[in-house]
Amino acid sequence: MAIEKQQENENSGGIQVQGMQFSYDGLQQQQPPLFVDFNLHVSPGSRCLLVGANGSGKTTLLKILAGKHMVGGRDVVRVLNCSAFHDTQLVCSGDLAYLGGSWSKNVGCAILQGSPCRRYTMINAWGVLFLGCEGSNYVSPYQVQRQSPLNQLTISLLWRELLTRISYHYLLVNVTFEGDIPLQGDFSAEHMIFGVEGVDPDRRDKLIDLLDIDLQWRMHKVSDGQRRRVQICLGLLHPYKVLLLDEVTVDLDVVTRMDLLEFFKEECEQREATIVYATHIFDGLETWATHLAYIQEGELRRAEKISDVNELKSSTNLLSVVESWLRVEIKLEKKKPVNNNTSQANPFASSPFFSSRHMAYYR
Ligand SMILES: Nc1ncnc2c1ncn2[C@@H]1O[C@H](COP(=O)(O)OP(=O)(O)OP(=O)(O)O)[C@@H](O)[C@H]1O
Repeated sequence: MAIEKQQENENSGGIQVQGMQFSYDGLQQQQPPLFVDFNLHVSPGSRCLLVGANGSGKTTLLKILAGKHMVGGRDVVRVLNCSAFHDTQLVCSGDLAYLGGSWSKNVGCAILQGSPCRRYTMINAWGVLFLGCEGSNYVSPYQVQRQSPLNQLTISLLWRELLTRISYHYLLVNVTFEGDIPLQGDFSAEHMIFGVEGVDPDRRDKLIDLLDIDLQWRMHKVSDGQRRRVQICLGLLHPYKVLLLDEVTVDLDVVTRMDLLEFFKEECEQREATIVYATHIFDGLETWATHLAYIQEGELRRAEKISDVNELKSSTNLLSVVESWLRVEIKLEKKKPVNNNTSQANPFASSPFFSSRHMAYYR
C-alpha cells in the first residue's frame, strides 16, 4: 500500500488521502492538529487493518473517509474517485458505508431545499424534516433551529414507531451531529431489516442467516451482541464498494465474528470491495488482512502489505507485533519532557518512530 501521487491514483477507485490536515477545533487551532500532511492510499479490493493506540486517530480517520468531516478541498480525501465529503451520492447510493460503534441510524444524506449552501447544509438541532425519496437530494426543513455547514446527516429516529416504517418519504426524525440515540425499543428485528428499501432479498437472507438473526427479536430485550448483529446487518444490506468498519465485531461471539470476517473476504475477492477495519482485536486477522496501516498520534507510521511486514515473518502473531509497536510508543511517551526545555537532548532523534510532532517539544 504505497503512498502515491494523486495523478497516479486518479483511476484506482479505492481510497486516496493526499496532504490532509485536520483539527477538531477547526480554524481556531487552539490545539495542534490531529492530522498534518497525512497521506494514505488503499487499493480497490484491499482489506486494510487500521491499528494504533487509543486516541491515535483511527476513528477520526474513518469518519473523515466516510465524509463526516470536511477537510480541505475536493482533492484531499478521495473515495471511489469522488470527494468523500462533497460528493454526497457516495453515501446516498450505498457505495460508501460506515459502520461504527455508536447506535445511530444513518438514514441518508439530506440537502436543504432553498439553502444558499445547498450541498453542505446540516441541521444541528432537534428538527422535524420531510425527507424526499432516496437519491432525490431533497429535504425540506420544518422547525429547524440552527444550521451548520456539514454535508452528511447522521439521523437518529426520534420516535420508535418510526423504525417500523423506515421510508425516505415523510419521516419524522431527530437530526444531530452524532446521533447516538440507541436503536432499541419495543420493535422487532424484522421491522428494522425489512424496513430498508431497495435491498436485494437474496443478500438480505444471506446476511440474516450469516448473522444468525431471529427476526422476532424485540430490540429492547436483546443482548448487546444480538443488537450489534442487527446493526451490522442493516449496515451491510446495500452492496457497498467501500466499507469502513470501526471495531464493530467487539460484541460478537467467536463464530459470528469469524463468519462475518469470511463474508467480508468474499466481498473483497468477488466484488473488489475495499474495506478499512480499525480494531484492537487481532485474532484471525493475520490471514484475513491484505494490508496494515499503523497510526501513531495522527501520523501514518506504517502502511504496507501484510506480507511485507518484516516482524510478521519471524512471528505469525499480529497481536504481539502490534503490541511491540505500541510499547515503543509508550516508552517514548514517558520520556517526553513536560516543558519546552531546548537544552535537553532529543531522545526521539534516533528512534525509528521519531516524528515532527515529538520534535515540537524541543522547539
Ligand atoms: N469530538 C471530538 N472533539 C475533540 N477531540 C476529539 C473528538 N473526538 C476525538 N477527539 C480526539 O482526537 C484524538 C483521536 O481520537 P480517535 O477517537 O480518532 O482515536 P482512536 O484511535 O479511534 O482511539 P480508540 O482506539 O480509543 O478508539 C484523541 O486525542 C481524541 O481525544
